[in-house]
Amino acid sequence: MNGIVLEGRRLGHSYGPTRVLDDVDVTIRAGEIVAVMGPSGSGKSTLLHLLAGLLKPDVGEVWLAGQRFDTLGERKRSERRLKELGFVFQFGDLVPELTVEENVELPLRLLGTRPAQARARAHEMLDRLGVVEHAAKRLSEVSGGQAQRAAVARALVHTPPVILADEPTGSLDTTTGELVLEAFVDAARDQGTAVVLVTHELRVASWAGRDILLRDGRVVGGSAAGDLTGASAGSVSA
Ligand SMILES: Nc1ncnc2c1ncn2[C@@H]1O[C@H](COP(=O)(O)OP(=O)(O)OP(=O)(O)O)[C@@H](O)[C@H]1O
Repeated sequence: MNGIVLEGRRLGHSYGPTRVLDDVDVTIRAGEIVAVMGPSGSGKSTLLHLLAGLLKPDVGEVWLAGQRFDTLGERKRSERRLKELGFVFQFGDLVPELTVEENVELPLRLLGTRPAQARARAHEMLDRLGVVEHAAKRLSEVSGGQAQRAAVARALVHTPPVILADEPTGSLDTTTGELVLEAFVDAARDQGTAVVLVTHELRVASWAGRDILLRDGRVVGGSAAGDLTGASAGSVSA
């Protein structure tokens, strides 16, 4: 349960001449929730995109489930991304032409789940996140916060071993934000899902077992490792 599922080793990345990440090491284990914190522009989203295989590091390596990930070709990387990762990105990558439920069931359909089963599972997740009554609406007909919860439902629907979430509660009030955080905690505890969560908010980070603090593209601190599958589970939901 507590093996390493995702690792960034000595990661470095530049946009043009500007170095935005430098010598960053991260190790993510099954069943833990890790908050990535730091000032605006410190490289949090870039780190998440590197770990997701959506950006290639200029320097360093990404390992997913014990296998090198960043050097795979686009097709292999997409396949592994679909099966092994769930995403919630800041600038939602849901498909606007599809309904909420079609968006949420998409990973399952791509993985070959039968339509009725995929729909039932999508509704289960939408219900958990308090948006099932909007399931049949097009994405363009729901609010930003409702779309964000649909994105969280889609990230969790196929129970991937790792979730990468960039400000997943950014458009939500405290109560709906807690529905999202509770869904992550449940996935970590019940399925051993690892959740890497970028956030500005201490209140949100307090749900994580530990945090990684970035400043100017470097890791400058972080709390001691914790994990939500063990004795610490009760203390993080306070
Ligand atoms: N596509 C890009 N091209 C050029 N520069 C970029 C690009 N994306 C990000 N940057 C720059 O890289 C730096 C790190 O950006 P990043 O989005 O990773 O920071 P962040 O910590 O997630 O910020 P925020 O909290 O504001 O979302 C910033 O200075 C940003 O302006």
